[in-house]
Amino acid sequence: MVSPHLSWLDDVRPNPYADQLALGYRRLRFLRPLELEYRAYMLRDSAELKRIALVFALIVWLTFVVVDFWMLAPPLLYGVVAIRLGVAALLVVCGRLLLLRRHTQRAVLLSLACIGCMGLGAAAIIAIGHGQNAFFPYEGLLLVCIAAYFLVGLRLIEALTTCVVVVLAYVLFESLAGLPAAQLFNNLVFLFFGNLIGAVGCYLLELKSREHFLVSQLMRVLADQDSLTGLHNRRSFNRQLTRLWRQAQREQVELALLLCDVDHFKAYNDRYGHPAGDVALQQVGVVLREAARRPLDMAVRLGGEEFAVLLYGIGADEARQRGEVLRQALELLRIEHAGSQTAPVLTLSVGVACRRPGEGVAMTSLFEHADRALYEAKAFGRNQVVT
Ligand SMILES: Nc1nc2c(ncn2[C@@H]2O[C@H](COP(=O)(O)OP(=O)(O)OP(=O)(O)O)[C@@H](O)[C@H]2O)c(=O)[nH]1
Repeated sequence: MVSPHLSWLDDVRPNPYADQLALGYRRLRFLRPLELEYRAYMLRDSAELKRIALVFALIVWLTFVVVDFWMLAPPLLYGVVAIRLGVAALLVVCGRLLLLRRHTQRAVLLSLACIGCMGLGAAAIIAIGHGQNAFFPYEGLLLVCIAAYFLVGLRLIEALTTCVVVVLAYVLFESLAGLPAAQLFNNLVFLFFGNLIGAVGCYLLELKSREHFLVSQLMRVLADQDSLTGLHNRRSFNRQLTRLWRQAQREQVELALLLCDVDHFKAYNDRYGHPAGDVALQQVGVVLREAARRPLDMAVRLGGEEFAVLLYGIGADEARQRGEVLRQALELLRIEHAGSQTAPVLTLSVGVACRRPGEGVAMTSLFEHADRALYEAKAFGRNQVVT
């Protein structure tokens, strides 16, 4: 059941983001296509964070050399410093790869490699250190775990798996180095609760991150959508038109615009009521969506009973035919309109314009021409297509 504070989602469903918000995601997993989208979004979103975290981790990691020199003596000290420098070198290599954009897809793998190596390196250093100095701090291991949970933008499952591997490696190294069982147990209790706090914090963070993803994507969709018909709205149309105009100019193809206006719609509202008018507009929306099925086409509700279809890479003749198909499709729905002076059913007037973007052809001319053609379609008696 949807909780009361999420009941507003019913107004915008079906929509994959709203559906998932209503369904919940406490197990930190979305339905399949959305899960992949979230991971791709997180990769982009945390790329900068990962780079900053890596530099920070490198600085902290190298600062601990001071502790090594302070608490250990040769020859063990040399082994410890060698491990520290080896891990630092790996962090530098991963950092270089993370800076290259083409490795963005491998960012999670690179982060896991960095955190894993730091954890294993720290576990080995602590075990070696305890061989010489029983007070050598093991808490550094917890710092690595905290970095895994909070610093590099890993998902809980990734951070948790890494930390479990690191702690198990620590137990193995300390056992091999002969740390007394009581001291190892004592350290493990502290590491366990430290990791528990980290894991719970990471869970809550991921929960919030997922909520933020769903809400922000939903807002983006709603901002571009007409709430009655689900078609693109005018804002989305303006943005897309500018983008497609440039693309058509680059690819040297034509753009066609079909401006559509429902005939005598005021009379329809007056006769059948506003709610019935809304349903009729939704039916017009379905017809228009069918007309704009290719990826670069778009069906728009400009406002009121005014619609538009933008068709990419289509010439004047085909655009006119598509307008005619559209007009007939609405007529064939046979939505009764007894108040119309044009036909006994709801009809559409369509103005068509076609332009090849280029030198001396302004984008506004496409709209102006279609608007003039629509005006003529209305003036010539409605329910027709004019080019
Ligand atoms: N039901 C409903 N009606 C709307 C909506 N938006 C605009 N309208 C109505 O659409 C009607 C448009 O009327 P007009 O602009 O006079 O155009 P028309 O009656 O279709 O006449 P022609 O376009 O000249 O054929 C107005 O009555 C508006 O109230 C809406 O969202 N729902």
